Amino acid sequence: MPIRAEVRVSPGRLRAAADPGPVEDARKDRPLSAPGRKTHPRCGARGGDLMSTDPLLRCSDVVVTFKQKHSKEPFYAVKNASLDVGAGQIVGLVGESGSGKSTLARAVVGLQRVDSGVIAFDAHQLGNRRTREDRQGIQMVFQDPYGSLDPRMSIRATLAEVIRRHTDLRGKGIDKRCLELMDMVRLPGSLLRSRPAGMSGGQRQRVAIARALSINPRLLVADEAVAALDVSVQAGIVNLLSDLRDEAGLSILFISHDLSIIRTLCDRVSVIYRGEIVEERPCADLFANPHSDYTKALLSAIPRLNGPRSEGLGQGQSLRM
Ligand SMILES: Nc1ncnc2c1ncn2[C@@H]1O[C@H](COP(=O)(O)OP(=O)(O)OP(=O)(O)O)[C@@H](O)[C@H]1O
Repeated sequence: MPIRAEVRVSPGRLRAAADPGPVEDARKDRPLSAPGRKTHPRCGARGGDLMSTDPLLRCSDVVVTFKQKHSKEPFYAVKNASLDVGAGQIVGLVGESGSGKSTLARAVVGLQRVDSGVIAFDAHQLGNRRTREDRQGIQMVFQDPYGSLDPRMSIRATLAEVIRRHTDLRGKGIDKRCLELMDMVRLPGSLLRSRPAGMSGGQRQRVAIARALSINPRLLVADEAVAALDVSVQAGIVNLLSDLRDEAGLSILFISHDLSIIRTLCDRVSVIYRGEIVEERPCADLFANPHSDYTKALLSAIPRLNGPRSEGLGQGQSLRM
């Protein structure tokens, strides 16, 4: 019998997860390392196995700087950031706007040069210049499903282009793979003939996920992948990501400044502030008992469902809720 994600997120649940008041694990009904959990065919990982000691992704003391126009000093966008993602884990990276989330995410997938530190995938250190094999293991999904798909290409052509470039599949093999991918992201095969303009935002994001999955990555980096979608559509994508972890053993680094989604979806969470990881804990622990002052401020900025809105973070600091 196929093992399905047991947490079904409704839009209401996403909103409810935003309320830090009665602290409980929003994911408590999900068996993180149940013995019967499906084992991933390629990596052998069990979905969400928190006992894994050898992380799939390890970032150690990663530093990324940018030149500044008006200063000789570099700007440290990411400062000695360390973060692990275990096989089959979903790890959240949360922080306010400008805290360095996307820069670290881009460094992980090789789109951003790293000044120093180590990024290792499957115990293999990745350099600033990535091989094709390196790139295949980690794929990224971006915030904007409108901008990330070519409007001139049909969905089949979009998927086929990547499949052809990265695999030996041709002709009917590509057709079959396209249908498999549409099935994985819960879209009807008939949409393969459509172009992005004829699709909803949620459908487009599912296509972007299908494209990322088309070369069998083991780690998906989702950078604000649901931020542009409305709440009901967000819930569908959150459920899909959860299912992909459970069914395909996919590991996910989920970047967001939406704490309600992080709380609903993630096993662990890293909090980043001004380029530094200030706290890294199992998700339920962090929400129940935040350690760093910044995390406390972040959590207190969450609007409560039945109470007055907290004063939250200072001016210029924002969280999307
Ligand atoms: N190419 C660049 N050149 C110069 N500065 C940059 C560059 N990319 C990012 N930065 C700066 O690095 C800091 C971190 O940016 P980053 O996009 O990683 O933040 P973020 O946490 O992802 O923010 P948001 O949630 O708004 O996307 C910001 O101050 C940003 O202005």
